[in-house]
Amino acid sequence: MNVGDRHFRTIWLSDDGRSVEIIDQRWLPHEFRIEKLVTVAGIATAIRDMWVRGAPLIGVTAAYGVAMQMTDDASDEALDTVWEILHDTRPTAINLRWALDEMRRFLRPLPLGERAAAAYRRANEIADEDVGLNRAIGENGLAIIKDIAARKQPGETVNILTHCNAGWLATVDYGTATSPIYLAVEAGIPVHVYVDETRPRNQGAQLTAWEMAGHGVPHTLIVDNAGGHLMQRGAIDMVIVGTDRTTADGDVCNKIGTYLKALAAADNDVPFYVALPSPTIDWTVGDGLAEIPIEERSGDEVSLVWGKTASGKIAQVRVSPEATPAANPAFDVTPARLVTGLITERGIAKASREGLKAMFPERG
Ligand SMILES: CSC[C@@H](O)[C@@H](O)C(=O)COP(=O)(O)O
Repeated sequence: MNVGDRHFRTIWLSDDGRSVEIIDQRWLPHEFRIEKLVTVAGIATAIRDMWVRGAPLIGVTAAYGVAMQMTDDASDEALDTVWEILHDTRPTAINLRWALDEMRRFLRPLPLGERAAAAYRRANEIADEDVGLNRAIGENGLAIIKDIAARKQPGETVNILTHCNAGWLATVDYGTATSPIYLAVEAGIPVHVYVDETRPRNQGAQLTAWEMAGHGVPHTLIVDNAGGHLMQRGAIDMVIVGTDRTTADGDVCNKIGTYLKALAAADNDVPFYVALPSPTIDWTVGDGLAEIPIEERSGDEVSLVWGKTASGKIAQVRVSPEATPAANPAFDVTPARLVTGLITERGIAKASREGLKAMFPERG
């Protein structure tokens, strides 16, 4: 998507053909910084410390990490080691394991001397494929927005609530949950987005709001607890969120707080949609609550908040007593029964084993 009048993806291969450049998301919305990652250790740090984040982007970044490793040592042992190092960075988003498995599957049969070049080719392809998947999700989700708009008075706004950042910053381009929104704006449908701030790391306030502002999408930032209130008053027409892992039974794991939004949506008959590319489906898991590992991040992310001071410095402030411990589960699981539909690249699937199997028969 554009930043100013220049098009950016969130990650791209450097001119040296070996390192990668990323938009360093730690500084947004205050500063737009690009960082060069030149080692596997650097890639691991960027994923773990969330310079890049969002399930699809984590996967693509890891794919480039495997490629980097292949230029140093293309042996089977090195391939297994880099798989482990990168897999250990974040536990919940399945796209990470998907991309690492895909790179290993692709590289294993190749002679050692061909692996580095082939790995960069495949990593580039995975990045390009992500853009195509997200564009298709956008088109399928656009049909839902059009449908809601058609049931309103001409010119009346479609109000959409979203949680966390499932925007272009969480992918290579377009985003998942935001892709239908961008296409709706392009199609001239009046939309307005309620952006959950998404404590503790504020991906909504810092990233989704920045995206919306950058693309002229009418939006309003709300605290995480406001969604239920707005739904009770009929102010929300639909919820669209992303996901870090959706099970074969249709349970949806996403940023902490998503489950509460789904409960409020169900209680108020607000359709609750989840946008996801197929690499986000974990076909090996059925019961999300029992089987998905939930990342526990540092309590400091709850106690200390980043922002910009009046003097323009980016700084952290403490919001709780020094002595108060904080817990920080980063994701939760929304049971399939609360999900209206899964917006995939192939169409809208029912959030159920049957629904997903019908959409992806080859996985059945
Ligand atoms: C298209 S991204 C979908 C999810 O990855 C997104 O909603 C999310 O939960 C991101 O979590 P994060 O911890 O910021 O990586």
